Amino acid sequence: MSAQQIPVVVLAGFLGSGKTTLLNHLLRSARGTRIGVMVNDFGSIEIDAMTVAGQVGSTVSLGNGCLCCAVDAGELDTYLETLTRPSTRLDVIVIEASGLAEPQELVRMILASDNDRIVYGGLVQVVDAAEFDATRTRHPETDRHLGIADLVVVNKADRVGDEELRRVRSIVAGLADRAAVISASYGRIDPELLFDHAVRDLDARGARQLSFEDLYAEAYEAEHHHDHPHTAYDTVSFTAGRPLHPRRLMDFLDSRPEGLYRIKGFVDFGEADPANRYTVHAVGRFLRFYPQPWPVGEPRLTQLVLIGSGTDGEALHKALDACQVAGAHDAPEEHAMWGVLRYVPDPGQEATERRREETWQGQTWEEEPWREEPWQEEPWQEEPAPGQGPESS
Ligand SMILES: Nc1nc2c(ncn2[C@@H]2O[C@H](COP(=O)(O)OP(=O)(O)OP(=O)(O)O)[C@@H](O)[C@H]2O)c(=O)[nH]1
Repeated sequence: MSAQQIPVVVLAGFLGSGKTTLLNHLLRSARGTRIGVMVNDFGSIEIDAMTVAGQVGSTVSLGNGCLCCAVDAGELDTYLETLTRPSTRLDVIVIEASGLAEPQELVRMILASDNDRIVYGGLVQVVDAAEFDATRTRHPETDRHLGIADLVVVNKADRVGDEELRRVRSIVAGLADRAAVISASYGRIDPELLFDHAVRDLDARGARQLSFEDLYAEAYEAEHHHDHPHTAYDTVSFTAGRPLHPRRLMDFLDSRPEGLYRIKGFVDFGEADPANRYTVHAVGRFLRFYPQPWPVGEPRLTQLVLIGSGTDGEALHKALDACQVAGAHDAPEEHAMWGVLRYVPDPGQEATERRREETWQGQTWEEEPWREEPWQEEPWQEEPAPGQGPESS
């Protein structure tokens, strides 16, 4: 690889496995490495692009839909062209694939790129340790994706016990062929694993990048686009200019249909908490809200993307519409936020888990002035309702 070539790493993994979290970790701990990012969202509101920390201006969002379908190789080259201009001085480019993308399509497109300033840097597959069995059952293609990975991150280690983590890791190691398998919480992996020596070290140990034979063998699949996992999914994008009523939104979330697998976005609760914008993440039964002060100048909107299978988009829209506050007469009652606050993670607990993970990985940790966790400086945070944990059921 020539000194000028920029490795392009593909970051893939099923919906909600923690790709954006890992990407944010990489960006925050880059320490001098200049990382270019492409985010490929699924849903017309580009939530992932909006949640990638501090990258406005250097993020190229690929817009609606799955990259492998929505963007052909020519278009990918255009984006790569932008990111590889000498003025950007990037050391590495990471493409976060939509949770529903076929990773080998992306890899193929990178390998076929005309851009001689880039070199394929490997496929990182993120796995949700807590949802591993359920994901494999619903999506048998998971096994195939693991088989072509260069590095597998078994994420959300904090959500499973040691024994379960060992079990998942051992299954993953069996499926992942020669890839390195590591576990992590909140995607906190050593960035060295992905950039520079790490990619080369993995190669030396035999970790695999797709060969042209692999690509040829997969050509058949490429012609059968209907096999892509996202074809079985419906995406609903919802935007509301009026605030959402916290109690009605919680009723909606508590009774969300089985097939509604993923919800992500931002919620405006208006007068119920005028200071904060709530990032919401639901993955299966898992639900979290992360309040943060509204960015200056940001329009007060609720923007959600809902991804599910067999869900009724119109009904979801209607149900969310009904969550909007109708006017002054409909103002949320005094304790209306309690239901939401049950799902705001306990800052102490999450911070401890993250630190434990970093110690375990032998990493040192320094507080950085720009590192603002969502829960900092929140005067509104009251005691959680008695006996209520943050886990949804
Ligand atoms: N407990 C726990 N939660 C995590 C961890 N990593 C990520 N999460 C949470 O899982 C949810 C989904 O994380 P994301 O990083 O948005 O997942 P993603 O793979 O980018 O999701 P999609 O964009 O839908 O494919 C968020 O609420 C994260 O805070 C982890 O290691 N442990």
